[in-house]
Amino acid sequence: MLIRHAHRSERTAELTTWFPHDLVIGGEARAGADGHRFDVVNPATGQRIASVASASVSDGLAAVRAAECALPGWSAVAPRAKAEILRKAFELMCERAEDLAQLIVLENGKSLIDARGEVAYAAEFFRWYSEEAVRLIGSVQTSPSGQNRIVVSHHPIGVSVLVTPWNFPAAMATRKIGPALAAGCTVILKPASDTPLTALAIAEILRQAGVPAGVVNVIPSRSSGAVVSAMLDDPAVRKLSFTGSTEVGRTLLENASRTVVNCSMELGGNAPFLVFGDADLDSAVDGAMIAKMRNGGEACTAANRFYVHASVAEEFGRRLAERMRALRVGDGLGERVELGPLINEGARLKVDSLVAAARDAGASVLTGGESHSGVGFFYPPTVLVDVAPSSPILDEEIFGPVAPIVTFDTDDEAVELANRTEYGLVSYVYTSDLSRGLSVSERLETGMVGLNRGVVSDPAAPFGGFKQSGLGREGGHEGMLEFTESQYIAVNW
Ligand SMILES: O=CCCC(=O)O
Repeated sequence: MLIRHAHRSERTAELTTWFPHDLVIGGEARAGADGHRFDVVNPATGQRIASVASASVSDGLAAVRAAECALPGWSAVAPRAKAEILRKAFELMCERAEDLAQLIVLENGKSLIDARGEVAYAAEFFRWYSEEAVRLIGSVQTSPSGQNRIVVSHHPIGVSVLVTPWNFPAAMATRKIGPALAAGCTVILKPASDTPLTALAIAEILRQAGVPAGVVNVIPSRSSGAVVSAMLDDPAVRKLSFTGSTEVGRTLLENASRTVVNCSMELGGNAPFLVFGDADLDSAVDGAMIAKMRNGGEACTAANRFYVHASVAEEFGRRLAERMRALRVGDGLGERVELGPLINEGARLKVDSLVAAARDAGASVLTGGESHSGVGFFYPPTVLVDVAPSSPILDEEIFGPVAPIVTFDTDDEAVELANRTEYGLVSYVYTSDLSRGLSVSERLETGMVGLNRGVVSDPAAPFGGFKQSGLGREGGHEGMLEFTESQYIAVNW
């Protein structure tokens, strides 16, 4: 059921009031020590949709205490019992999928098509980690001297602080909560202040699924920096898992260094999308639309720079511009809308200034290129060609619906251009020669490669980057090991 004007406010209330709008600490909904609250706003209409409690430093520390108290009990729960709770959470998310998707659209602005995709992706993390919870497998080996055995086992790392972004308010939360709970850890989730409602809704689903009080604590806050920093200074906290910008990641790593907290960091990206002269152009354009436009371009995996062989660049640009021009832009809850607004005015100004700088340096616009004025933080789908190599749009994460195209002549040049960045999250490669595709992929300095494929995100795969795109991996078996410490016992056999 889409929200129509006549009953928009009733439907908004239905979507936003089945879970608390307060802090969730130790299984209780709390207003917060200093009573501060903040508004959550719909990016398409600018209207307030809810008011949420804002955690202070003392609330953050109370959440750490709650997680610390719950840790011995949760880590002792049998793997099968943990698995069943996570499985139940997956089922409840599936049952409420449409409500969750519309809630995401309300607070994030993305199209309902993207939001439905996100809910399915998010729920899969609970299913995957329900299956992993019973597979925390260690090892036994004979030492090289032959004199003893080396027995290795994995233990829950302990209280974990999870800091999540606004672009995937459900999936980035479940991608961290799923493996943490499967490994036996307790958590404090600090969702982005633009999108706290989805996190609170997921906490309610976890409660209904049987997660005991104190195992999952949620503290939305407008004082994120101070609250997270104080939690990291608390000796009970042993893990930080962060998804967000490289800039904020650097600050958190400095904070975490004070107590040597183990960190998993999923940071910024600047994904190159390489199209070789032998690529199937239909499939390259389909892949480009996904790699660029999934989540409206607001994804760390979004293709940021298109490097296209000179022999096919004109045709590729023409076809991509045609597809981008045809996208239906509007309120994410609108009928058949494919692209919603950006998250806020700051995001729109950033995209606008990157495009303006590229144009000033000589780029031509095939479609889009001008910011909409008026209500909602909309930016049109845009394709730029003849982008000068020095343009900031090729260095910075655009986080919006803009595709800058640059041409190349040789494979070596394509690889060199692709690797010319401090980031190393993901690359996309299109070629019909598998051997070329694999050898180019291996030369790309990124943690993930989409080879003839415009999406790499998969709960079963290790997601993460090289260079300044982060540390550690999320998803797959690796994602659960991030929430463990391994212990080795040298045994005289
Ligand atoms: O934006 C970061 C995460 C994107 C994804 O998991 O596909």
